[in-house]
Amino acid sequence: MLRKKIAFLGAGSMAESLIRGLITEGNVLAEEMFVVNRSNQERLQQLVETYGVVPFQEKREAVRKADVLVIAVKPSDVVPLLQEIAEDVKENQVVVSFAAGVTIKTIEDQLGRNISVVRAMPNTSCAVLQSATAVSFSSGCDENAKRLANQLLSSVGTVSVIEESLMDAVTGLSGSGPAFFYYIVEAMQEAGVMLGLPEEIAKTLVVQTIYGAGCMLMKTGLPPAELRRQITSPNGTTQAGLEVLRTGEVNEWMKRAILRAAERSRELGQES
Ligand SMILES: NC(=O)C1=CN([C@@H]2O[C@H](COP(=O)(O)OP(=O)(O)OC[C@H]3O[C@@H](n4cnc5c(N)ncnc54)[C@H](O)[C@@H]3O)[C@@H](O)[C@H]2O)C=CC1
Ligand SMILES: O=C(O)[C@@H]1CCC=N1
Repeated sequence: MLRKKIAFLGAGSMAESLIRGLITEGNVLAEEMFVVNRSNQERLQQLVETYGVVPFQEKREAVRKADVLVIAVKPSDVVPLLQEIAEDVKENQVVVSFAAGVTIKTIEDQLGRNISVVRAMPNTSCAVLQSATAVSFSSGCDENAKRLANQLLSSVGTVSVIEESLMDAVTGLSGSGPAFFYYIVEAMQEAGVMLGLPEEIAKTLVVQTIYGAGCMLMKTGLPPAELRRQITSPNGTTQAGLEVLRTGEVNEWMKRAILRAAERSRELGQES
């Protein structure tokens, strides 16, 4: 049990994913998680009823009472938010920002003191303790702050420490990544229905297939190309399907999607 108070500044999808994961894992008490949103009281109430977290109308009060501040607002809302709370942030607190593109320097410039800042890029799989998270630390980040951020985030998935210059790449790859898989899953389910399968059966088959493929990658440690080869009988069904994917340059387009997402992360940082 961490016994640290965490203020979630911004109570959207990413905050909820982490809250759900932390509650499931049981290493942070619901009553030590504070939630703050801009205006939507219904949203706060929903989080209170679902998870038992504590709503705050006055965000500066939540900030003053917390050990860890999780910045979970949209990138363009980060600077205005920090301007509102800067006076209340203390040097013994840890600021963990999830905001895509927003640099440690931007955050430090707003806080104006030697605060421990952790820039993190998780994904929504936090909710099921399976996030692939990357973190970078500010130069002034002390060892306790690093340990605390690591304990918090590693309880909901893996944590890789990276140079901040790679954070936009991570954002495109594993921050946005689940959405790219979901997009493929949607297409596969639609194909199942087109082939006459009942929707529910198509869903079960596709979800178990992607889950099984993920487990194979994890548990065998084999490269994806080798796992693919094991399925591809000469002149069989898989080969026929893969030829269509190659003709459509799906490999190339997936790379382009990730490169564009990474570029967008950089743009969001410049716009913030
Ligand atoms: N959704 C995702 O999969 C991931 C999101 N992120 C990052 O996490 C951050 C949050 O993303 P989402 O949860 O998807 O956004 P969201 O739009 O679902 O939630 C943001 C929330 O912040 C609130 N907010 C805005 N300004 C505020 C303020 N001044 N004070 C208090 N609350 C305020 C809004 O009312 C909204 O509920 C973004 O910066 C995003 O780049 C990072 C990794 C993954
Ligand atoms: O789409 C976005 O901007 C955020 C960042 C990573 C995932 N979602």
